[in-house]
This record gives sequence, structure tokens and C-alpha cells, in this order.
Amino acid sequence: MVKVVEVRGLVKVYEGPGKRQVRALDGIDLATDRGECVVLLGPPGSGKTTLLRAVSGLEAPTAGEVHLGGHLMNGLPPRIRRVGLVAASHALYPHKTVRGNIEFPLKAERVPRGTRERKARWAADLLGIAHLLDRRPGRLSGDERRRVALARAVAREPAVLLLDEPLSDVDGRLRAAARDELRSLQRRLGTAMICVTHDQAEAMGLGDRVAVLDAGRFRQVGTPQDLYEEPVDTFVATVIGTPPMNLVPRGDRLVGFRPEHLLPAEEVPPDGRVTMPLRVDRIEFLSGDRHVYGRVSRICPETRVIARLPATVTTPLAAGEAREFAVPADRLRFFDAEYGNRTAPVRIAG
Ligand SMILES: Nc1ncnc2c1ncn2[C@@H]1O[C@H](COP(=O)(O)OP(=O)(O)OP(=O)(O)O)[C@@H](O)[C@H]1O
Repeated sequence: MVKVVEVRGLVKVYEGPGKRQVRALDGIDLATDRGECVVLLGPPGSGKTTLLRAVSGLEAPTAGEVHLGGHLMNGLPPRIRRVGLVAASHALYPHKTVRGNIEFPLKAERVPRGTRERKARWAADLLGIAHLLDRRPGRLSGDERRRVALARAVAREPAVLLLDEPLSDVDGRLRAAARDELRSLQRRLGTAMICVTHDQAEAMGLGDRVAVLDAGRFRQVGTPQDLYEEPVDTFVATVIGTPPMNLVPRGDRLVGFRPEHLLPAEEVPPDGRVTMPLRVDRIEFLSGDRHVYGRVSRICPETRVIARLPATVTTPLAAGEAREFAVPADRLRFFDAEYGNRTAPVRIAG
């Protein structure tokens, strides 16, 4: 099947300060289907924005190919690509009205006035901002500006929406609802979507697949569940999940386990578990869970870890106390201590 977006071997080299070369993208392959949302997750400077800009045509790749709907796009300008890019800044024209902003790209494509007006109205209705069409961006709230930027991208009826940090300015408590709204908008439009974020919770909530980017390369691309349960290296293991995966040293390996899999020993069936003493340093109560900060030993030199106990686990615990904890053996993940990549499991007694 033809992919909505297909990127092959994409490389982007910038000339940095002092003629130093920066490989912002270093061999990226990615394909998205219709209706799919792929989230690019990575630390600042990992190349997320550069990848969006390369797909949109704002940035010419140094090497590699960008295909849209099966057609090679290299060298073609943004306005003839069926993409709707929303920059993190929203990039609204302050002197134009909301209507003027939404119609602007259509004007650049020489869409006749009547069609332009109809499309702008349709997009504004879709985003719930029809009542704001005559206002200027300076008089809008952050949320309204975000909707205008989205309406402007949507009005072009793109095959793919490219969104840079789409929810970064949405208040924490409203994020989940905003995510849901974004996905239902996408479903109604039937477009593909590529979003950029540095927030793992947002990536996991929004994406059908998440692509973890580091220094211009993908570490792993997979479903949120894949990434969470089967991280390919310690980078992905610690980027995904809050609190992150615990990693304790054991010989030439690092042994990883998620905080919710480290429980008081009596909570873990004795068959196939690995036990370890945990000395409690501090306990936090968060949304009904207890986050226990402490140090484990025996399976490793004393190492700091976090255990996350759901409300259903009522074992009394206090700072300063030591207690036997356990992890089901099939929840342990093993990594090479030097390079951080995943290795085969190692048997740990008890
Ligand atoms: N126009 C440019 N000229 C030179 N270097 C650039 C340019 N644009 C980006 N870079 C460099 O390319 C690398 C990737 O930048 P990019 O903005 O794509 O990262 P990012 O993951 O989107 O980061 P952030 O989360 O901070 O937006 C960084 O090292 C950045 O400094």
C-alpha cells in the first residue's frame, strides 16, 4: 500500500558555529499510513523539528528522499506538498485577522476567493473558532491561537498534519482532553499525523507509534506498549515511563525493572521471582499510589531505585525500614553495561 509519508535515508547536515558540522538527521527511515499518528519523541536538539521541516519542504535534506503519497518530493516547495505544518510558535500573522491567517496559504496557492472563504469557514467550524474569524491573534487566548494555527493547516486539506509541540502550551490538567480532541479531529479528517514532543507522557498518550530520536537517529520506533515493555536500549528504557525504569548493575550487565514491578515480596508469586532487600529512604503519595524511594542490594551493589505500589498494596512501610521486595523474573530486562543495548536474559537466583 502507498504510504502517506515515506522518508528514506534522510540526512541533514547544518553548518554550526565555527564551521562545525551538525548532523541534525543521520539516516532516518519512516513511513506513515492514513489515519495513523506517529509521535517523534526526543531530547532538545535531537532533530525532531528538522525532520518535520524536511517533510514539509521548508528544509532541503542533505541526502535521502521524502515521498508523499508515493511521489518523490525532493526539490518541490512546501506550497505544492499536501502537508499542514503547525510550528511550535504557531507563527500567526499579528496584523491579519483569524480569517486572513487561515486563508493565507490558500491565497498563496491561488485558490479562488469563494473556495478560500468556504474552506476557511469549514476549518474554523471544525476547530470551534467560527466566532473569532474577525479578531486579530493579539486578542486571542493561547488555546484559541493554537486552534487558529490548526485551522490554517487543516484548511489546505493536507494528507498529513505535521505538528510541532502541539500541546506544549496547554495547561497540564487539560492536556488529556486536548489530546483526545486532536485525535478525534484527525479521525474526522482521515489524515496521517506526525507530531513532535519532548514529553514522554504526551507521546505515549497521542501516538499509535512513537519514534524515539536521539542525535539525529531513531533508537526505536514502535507502539507505546512495545516501547514500554520491550525497550531496545537503556536510552529508551529511561526516556519512557514516569518514574523511569530502574537500572541496577550486575557484572557486565544492567538489570532493568519498572517501578510498578518492584513490590513487597509477599505481593509477588514465589514461582519465578527475584527477591532483594529494599531499604526505604522516603515515600511519596501520588494519585493513590505510593512511590517508595530506596536502595536495593544482594542482586547488585547497593543501588537507588523507585518502587510504585498501587493503593491495593497495603504493606506498612516507613522511612529507615528494610524489607524484602521482589520482581517477577519475566519482568526483568537486561542491558549491556557498557553500551546500553538489550541483551539476552541472565538467570538470577531467588
Ligand atoms: N538552521 C540551523 N542551523 C544550524 N544548526 C541547526 C539549524 N537548525 C537546527 N540546527 C541544529 O540541528 C540539531 C537538531 O535541531 P532540531 O531543532 O531539529 O532539534 P529538536 O529535537 O527539534 O530540538 P528542540 O526540542 O529543542 O526543538 C541541533 O543541534 C540544532 O542546533
